[in-house]
Amino acid sequence: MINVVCAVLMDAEGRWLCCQRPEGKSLAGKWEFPGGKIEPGETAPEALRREIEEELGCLVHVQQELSTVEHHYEDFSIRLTPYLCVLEEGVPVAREHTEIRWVAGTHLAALDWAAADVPIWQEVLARG
Ligand SMILES: Nc1nc2c([nH]c(=O)n2[C@H]2C[C@H](O)[C@@H](COP(=O)(O)OP(=O)(O)OP(=O)(O)O)O2)c(=O)[nH]1
Repeated sequence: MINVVCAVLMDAEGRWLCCQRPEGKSLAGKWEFPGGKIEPGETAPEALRREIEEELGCLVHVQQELSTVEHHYEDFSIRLTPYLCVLEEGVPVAREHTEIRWVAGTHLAALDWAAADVPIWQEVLARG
């Protein structure tokens, strides 16, 4: 089981930041919420701030924890904990993703998501 954290970020227009995984990595081409694995000695929020700075070149405040998802892919299992975040400094740029996109809630379902992320955007939509 790998422990992964991800950021749920909204812009001023109420759209959500969605990121497409690059070729050559697991789940290539799938959409995800940005984040990554928690390293030894890090808290979950510390890991998330670090990953967002590395991947997107900006700083976030990590706010509310949402529901953790456990998902079993064919070749690995993941425990994925999402956090609502707000931008603190800078704007996200795609340093490691194929594409990043701000997506209205009504269009989230149309993306080809990593399976573990589906309950996350569903919870985000249900919260209204
Ligand atoms: N960052 C992130 N990873 C996710 C999400 N959903 C999901 O299934 N994953 C998977 C993809 C990766 O296998 C793993 C996180 O790995 P990572 O993003 O830290 O690192 P990575 O791409 O370098 O990992 P890898 O392909 O080498 O396994 O969790 C998500 O929303 N965000």
